[in-house]
This record gives sequence, C-alpha cells and structure tokens, in this order.
Amino acid sequence: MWGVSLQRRCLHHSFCLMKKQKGKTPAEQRWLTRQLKDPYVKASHAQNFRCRSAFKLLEIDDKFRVLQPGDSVVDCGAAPGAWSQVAVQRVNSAGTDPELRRGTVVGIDLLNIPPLEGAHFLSSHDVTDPATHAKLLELLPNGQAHVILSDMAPNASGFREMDHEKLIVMCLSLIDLAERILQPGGSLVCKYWDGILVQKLQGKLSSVFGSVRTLKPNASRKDSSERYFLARMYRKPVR
Ligand SMILES: C[S@@+](CC[C@H](N)C(=O)[O-])C[C@H]1O[C@@H](n2cnc3c(N)ncnc32)[C@H](O)[C@@H]1O
Repeated sequence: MWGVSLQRRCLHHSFCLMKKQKGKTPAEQRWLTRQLKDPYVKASHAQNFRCRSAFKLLEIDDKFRVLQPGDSVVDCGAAPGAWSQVAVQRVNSAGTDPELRRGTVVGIDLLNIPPLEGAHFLSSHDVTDPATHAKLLELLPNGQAHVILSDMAPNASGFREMDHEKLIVMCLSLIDLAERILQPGGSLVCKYWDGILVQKLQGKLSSVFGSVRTLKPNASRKDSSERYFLARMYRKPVR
C-alpha cells in the first residue's frame, strides 16, 4: 500500500517536474531538478524560510552559539532574508525579561529585501560603501554590533579565480566595517570561495580576532568551493 502511494506521489512529482521543465535550457533544467530533490529546499519551504541558506547559519549557530539573546547583528548580503530570519529568532528570546533579551537585526543588500518583522533592512545599499557604515552607526544601539554575518556573494562570472578574488575583496572590506561597528569580543561569520587568496584573508582576520576557524556546514553543497570563516573575540586595533 505504502509502495503504491509512494509510486503515485513520484508519478505526480515527475509530472510536475516535466511541466516546470518545459521551455527551459538544459542548465536551467539541471538547476530545477537539483532544487526539487534538495532536502534543504524542501525543509526551507516547510519551515517558512526564504531560502535554503537558513540551514547553513542554523547549523553554525547550533554548534558555536554565535547569536545570543539581546545581541545586535548586522547581516551583510541579506537578500532574500533567510539569515536575517534565523538571526531574528535567535537574538529575541522569550525569556523572563523581554526588554533585556530583545536583539537588533539590520540587513543590507544591493537588492531589495522584502520586509521582515523584527529586522531593519537597508535595501539597495552597498556593504562596502562608507555611507552605508554611517547609516549602520545610527541604526545600531550605541552604534555597536555583537555579530557581523556575511553571506555576500558577487554575481558569478563563471571564471572561478576571478569570482574568488572578488569575494575575498568583499570579505576584506568587512574588516573595515568591523573597525567601525563591531564591539570588542564580537564575532564575524563570512562566506568565501576557496582559492589562492584565502590565506591572505585568514591572516588579516587573525590579526584582529582571537580565533579564526574554517567551516563547511552540511547544508553547503559538497561540490561548491563555498566555505565560511568564523572569527571570534574581536580586538579593535589601536590607531
Ligand atoms: C547568497 S545571497 C545571500 C542570501 C542570504 N544570506 C539569505 O539567507 O537570504 C548573496 C547576496 O549578496 C548580495 N551582495 C553582493 N554584493 C553586495 C554588496 N557589495 N553589498 C550588499 N550586498 C551584496 C547579493 O545582492 C545577494 O543578494
């Protein structure tokens, strides 16, 4: 009986897939097939996350407890907003003293970020622009963040080295941002694509953070060069 209902569901699933794939290029068809089979895509629909990347941050935070109730968090490259959803959940706890445990989440993206209760979004803003840093100073309590998250990525050109370099430059700009808004002892989670400049980024992070570790969450696709640095115990450089 179970076998028959599963067979029906599979036939229905294949039919939907065929309908969705009509008129698509082979690359688009491969992407769609992968999306439809992906357990994290299914889970993100079931749990109302805006995209599967939510599970990367959930995994990192479950293991390392980066986001604490009451924290102020800046989410760089926030669109469509799944990491901000996770951050809003984690920094606002239903504890006994809600005032003390109400956190702040500010998301920034070049693109439009649909509104999310509990978050403040700076859509059409560039994280690397000093004008954005100035706005952040106004939005964060005392102009300070406990955590900077970055899942930023440039539009991939298809040239691996070039894309890697672009993303490393973006990650390096987060060190300038940290100097302006990250409080001593704070943390940074940032995505990078593996390549020759990773050691340079790691070195720069290690010069201002007490610990830097490399992470590859299970939700990050195995065939992707995507990795994350988790840098903790920020030390503000003395100028
Ligand atoms: C992989 S998506 C982020 C997904 C997001 N973490 C989520 O969970 O919904 C990468 C985002 O980085 C943004 N981005 C790239 N460069 C940026 C920049 N200089 N400033 C702000 N956002 C940027 C892109 O527009 C894109 O929306």
